[in-house]
Amino acid sequence: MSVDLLLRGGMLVTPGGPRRLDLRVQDGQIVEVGEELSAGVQELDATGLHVFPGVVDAHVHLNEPGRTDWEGFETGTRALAAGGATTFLDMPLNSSPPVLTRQRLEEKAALGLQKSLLDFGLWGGLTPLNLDQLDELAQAGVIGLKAFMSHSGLDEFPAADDLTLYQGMQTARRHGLVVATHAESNEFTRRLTELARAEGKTGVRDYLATRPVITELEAVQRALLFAHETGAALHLVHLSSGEAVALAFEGKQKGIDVSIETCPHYLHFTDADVERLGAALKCAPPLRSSAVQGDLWRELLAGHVDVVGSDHSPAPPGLKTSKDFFQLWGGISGAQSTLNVLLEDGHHARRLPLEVVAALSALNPAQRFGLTQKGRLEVGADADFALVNLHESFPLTDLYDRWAQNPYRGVTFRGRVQVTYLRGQAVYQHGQFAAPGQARLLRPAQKEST
Ligand SMILES: NC(=O)NC(NC(N)=O)C(=O)[O-]
Ligand SMILES: [Zn+2]
Ligand SMILES: [Zn+2]
Repeated sequence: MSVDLLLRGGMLVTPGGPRRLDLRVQDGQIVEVGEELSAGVQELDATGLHVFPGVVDAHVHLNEPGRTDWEGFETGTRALAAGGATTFLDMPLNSSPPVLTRQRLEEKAALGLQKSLLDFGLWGGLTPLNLDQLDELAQAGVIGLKAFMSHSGLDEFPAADDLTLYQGMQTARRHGLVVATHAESNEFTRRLTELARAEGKTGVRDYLATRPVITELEAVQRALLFAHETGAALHLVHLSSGEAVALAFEGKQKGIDVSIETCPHYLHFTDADVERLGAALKCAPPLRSSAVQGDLWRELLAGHVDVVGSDHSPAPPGLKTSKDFFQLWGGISGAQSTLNVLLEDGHHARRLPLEVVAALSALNPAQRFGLTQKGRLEVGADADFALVNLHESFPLTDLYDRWAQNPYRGVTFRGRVQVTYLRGQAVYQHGQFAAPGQARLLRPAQKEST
């Protein structure tokens, strides 16, 4: 138990902007925020540093149990903590069997409580296989329900056809749960892939051409329609194009309950980087041209994006090695670098205000998923924060995720995370980690069901 820790002299990143404020922590919670607070039993000098709310990463794949060799709670949460994260929401795949029932949820939760360094929530799957399990999953405390609108890559987690998605949204709505969609059209991606394979195509550009922006737009439009009709809350994960964000934002303005996520890789890398780096940057939806990336940045800077989640999804080298780009497993290792990308490419390069960095990485996801204790540096909230030296420039070389392959390796960023605190305890400090065993399982705060 932490007793009375005083964080002194830091620049707190508050919703109104950075302010020089001290912060007092008792028993893991923030109990006082103000100027020149009286001494604490322990003091932590944050002079010259920025204090960000701990990152709440709404989109990670830690794959435990079943594919822990791809990525697991131990290494995955080290990477997250080193990047300033204190909370994450884990996807129902690629753990195996995937989280489609209460039992699978409970098994994964038990493993996480044992091995995770950080607090976490668990997504449950929404597939044609488990429509009859959704009520139980909701009661068991899933953070939301996740559906794929195209093939997930795993037959054990089939894509949601239209009726499945529609009915899943009706159930989610009854429980006040958010439905997240991987929005790419199954029709488009499957047919374009079949055609490319029939012609013997194997290259990077060939793969990129099988998932053009229209495939994302079509699926986003359909997901918005279903959310509109059912009244369900929709979370569009990993939107890769400015056009898709604009379409979703239009829906939001019409009253659809939708939140919009993009990922650091769409903001930092382009299709040219996929040609340069290969397997490390294969993902779906794929990386886009610099023109499309420019549109995405414009949408983000206009305030149309709610959440930046890492979609951290590594795989072992054997699955990431092939001359045929189509054969490679998709997924990018990015658990550690969300804040780095938002600070370098957003704040330093494009004047994205620091409070917007904090909103995209912490406050907005916490609010969207009912994590009332998370995402803000205010009295009553959990004392989850990262101390960042905003102007320190460094090549990202000390990476803590499962595999060496990481597209951010060696990239120079400004804004180094020095320490990360979870509920008043240091979980990461200058390359050192606390022992796991303190993590909590988070459930969404109950909303009114109507
Ligand atoms: N099975 C996965 O890990 N999928 C993920 N992979 C990507 N994005 O390439 C995802 O979020 O769709
Ligand atoms: Zn996805
Ligand atoms: Zn994902």
